[in-house]
Amino acid sequence: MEKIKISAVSYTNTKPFIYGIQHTAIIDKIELSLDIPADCAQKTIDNKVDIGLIPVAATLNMPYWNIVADYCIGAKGAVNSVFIFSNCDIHSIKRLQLDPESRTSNNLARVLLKNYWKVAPELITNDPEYSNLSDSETAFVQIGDRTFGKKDKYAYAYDLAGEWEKFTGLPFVFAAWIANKPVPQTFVDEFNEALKYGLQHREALFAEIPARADFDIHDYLMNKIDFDLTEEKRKALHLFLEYLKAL
Ligand SMILES: C=C(O[C@@H]1C=C(C(=O)O)C=C[C@H]1O)C(=O)O
Repeated sequence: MEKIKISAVSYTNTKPFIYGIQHTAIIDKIELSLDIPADCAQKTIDNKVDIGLIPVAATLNMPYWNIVADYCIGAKGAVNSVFIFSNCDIHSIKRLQLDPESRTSNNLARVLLKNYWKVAPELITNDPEYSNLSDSETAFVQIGDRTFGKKDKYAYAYDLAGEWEKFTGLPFVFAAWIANKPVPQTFVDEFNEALKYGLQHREALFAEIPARADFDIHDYLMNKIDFDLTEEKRKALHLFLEYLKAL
């Protein structure tokens, strides 16, 4: 059988899934690449892979997409790795630099700015000065491991999953395992088992991840990232896509 090509996120948040894939027999049926989220999305859209752990916002650019797993990168309240970092209050921001590695969180920022905070700063894509806040009215979106330890370095750090929960009362889905073509159910079942195995063995995984003084990786992977794609998260996902379409 030809191997199923999969692109997964290269950040710490995905390590439990990778552990499960690498420690179960499914590894022999998969060709796995690890990419930044924007590239996971592009590879899945361009049919370079069959399944991607892709930012959910990218589904708006896909003629066919199908969620193939019961697990995701999500959060119930604060996630601790998706922020708007700023030196001023959100209502005073004039310019917002978007994160070139993100697709969902840039759009979550846009949804919240318009509908929750009701402000309209200029949005800047691919700013050469990205993440260097040289003036007090520019802020930036940032996701993933690059945010670790930064929360206390700025006057304001808005946790976007926390803000989404304040706005809607719902959890949030950042990325889901999405196929660009029908995938055999036997593979889907085995894939789900592999992901579950990884989640169940998070304690073993921690022995492989170097600890950091400025960030609690154990708390992050046990309590902040919420991996179950529940009915409530699916509801939140569809609500988010509706807000996105209306922007
Ligand atoms: C919680 C996170 O979720 C992510 C955010 C994504 C995005 O903004 O497009 C995509 C994949 C996830 O890795 C994170 O990266 O910190």
